[in-house]
Amino acid sequence: MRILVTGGAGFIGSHLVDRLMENEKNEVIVADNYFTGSKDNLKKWIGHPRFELIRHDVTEPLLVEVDQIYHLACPASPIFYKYNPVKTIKTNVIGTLNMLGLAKRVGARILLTSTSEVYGDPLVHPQDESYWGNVNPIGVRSCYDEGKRVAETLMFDYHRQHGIEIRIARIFNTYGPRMNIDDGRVVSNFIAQAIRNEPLTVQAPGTQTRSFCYVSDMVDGLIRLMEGENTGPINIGNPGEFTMMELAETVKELINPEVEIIGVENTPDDPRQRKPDITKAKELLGWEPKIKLRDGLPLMEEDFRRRLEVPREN
Ligand SMILES: NC(=O)c1ccc[n+]([C@@H]2O[C@H](COP(=O)([O-])OP(=O)(O)OC[C@H]3O[C@@H](n4cnc5c(N)ncnc54)[C@H](O)[C@@H]3O)[C@@H](O)[C@H]2O)c1
Ligand SMILES: O=c1ccn([C@@H]2O[C@H](COP(=O)(O)OP(=O)(O)O[C@H]3OC[C@@H](O)[C@H](O)[C@H]3O)[C@@H](O)[C@H]2O)c(=O)[nH]1
Repeated sequence: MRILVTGGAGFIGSHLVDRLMENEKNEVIVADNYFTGSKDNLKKWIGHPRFELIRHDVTEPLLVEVDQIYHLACPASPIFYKYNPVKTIKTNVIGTLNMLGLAKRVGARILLTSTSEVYGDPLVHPQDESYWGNVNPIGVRSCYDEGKRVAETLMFDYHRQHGIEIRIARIFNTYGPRMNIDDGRVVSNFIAQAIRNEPLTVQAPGTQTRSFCYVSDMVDGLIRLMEGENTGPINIGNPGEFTMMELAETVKELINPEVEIIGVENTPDDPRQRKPDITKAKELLGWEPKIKLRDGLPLMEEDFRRRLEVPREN
C-alpha cells in the first residue's frame, strides 16, 4: 500500500506516520510545507527506504501515485490558523480540491481530518454527527471552521459526482507528546506553564468545556475509519468532558502543585461546550478511546520536560 499523508510533519500526522510505517507492506509519502510542523517529528524515518518527505504546499497541485491519502494539512491551533486567515481558507478549500483531484486521477481513497469546530458553538450537547452546527460565517474562526465545512462538502460532492472513495473524521481536541511547545492550544500551554512555573492562563470564563483525546487513540480511530466501509462523517474523540478550570486544576495537581492559576481574556466566538457522541464510532468502527486524561497528561509531561530540559525534581 502506498500512502500519502499531507500535514505528516505535524502533531497528529507524525504519530500517524509512525503507526503506518510499522506495517512493512506500507510505503509512506509525507507532503508538508512546515508551517506548523517540523522535520524533527519525522527524523527517525528520514532516509528509510519505505519513506519519502516532500516539502509541498497543498494549495499547489501534487501528482504522486498512491492508494490512500490521509489529508491532514492545515494549521490546527487557533493562534496559527488565525495568523493568516486567507491562507488557512485556501489550505482548506484549494488544498482539499487538489487532494481530491489527485484521488480522482490515481483512484485513491481519501480521508479528511475535519473537526469538532464544524459544530461551532453547539446548541446540541453532546454533539452527534447529525447536528448541522452553529457557526459564525464571518468571524475570526471562520477561516478554519467554515473552511473545514467546505472541505467536507467538496469530499461529498466528489464522492457523489465522481465516485471517489471518501472518509471524513470529525476530530475532537487531541493532545499528546510532540505538540509544539508554543502551539497555543490549552493542554500544551498549561503543561509548559506548569513545568516553567508560570501561571496557568485560564481564558474567561473558565467554565467552557472540552473533551480531550490522547493521540494514540486518535491515530487508531483514523486508521480504522480509513480501512472500514463507512464514509462518515464520524466523530473521533474522547467523551470525558472538563471545564478549562478543571483542566488547570488537574495539571496543577499532577505536575506542579505550587503553580498559580490566573484568569485572562478570551478570544471571540470561543465555543462554550464541546463533547463528542461517539456512538457511531463504537458501532461502525468498533473504536473507543482507552486513555483517560489523568493517564495521558503525565506522558505528555515527560516529553515536554525532555524538550524544555527541566527534569522532574524528587
Ligand atoms: N489536534 C486537534 O485537536 C485537532 C482537532 C480537530 C481537527 N484536527 C485536524 O487534524 C489535522 C492535524 O492537526 P494537528 O493537531 O496535527 O496540527 P499541526 O498544526 O501540528 O499539523 C498540521 C500540519 O499541516 C501542515 N500544513 C499546514 N498548512 C499546510 C499547507 N498549506 N500545505 C502543506 N502542509 C501544511 C503543517 O506544517 C503541519 O505539519 C488538521 O487538519 C486539523 O485541522 C486536529
Ligand atoms: O492558554 C489557554 C489556551 C486556551 N484556553 C481555552 O481552552 C479552550 C480550548 O482552546 P484550544 O485553543 O486548545 O482549542 P479549541 O478547542 O478552541 O480549538 C481546537 O478545536 C479543535 C481543533 O480543530 C483544533 O485543534 C482547535 O481549533 C478554549 O476555551 C480556550 O479559551 C485557555 O483557557 N487557556
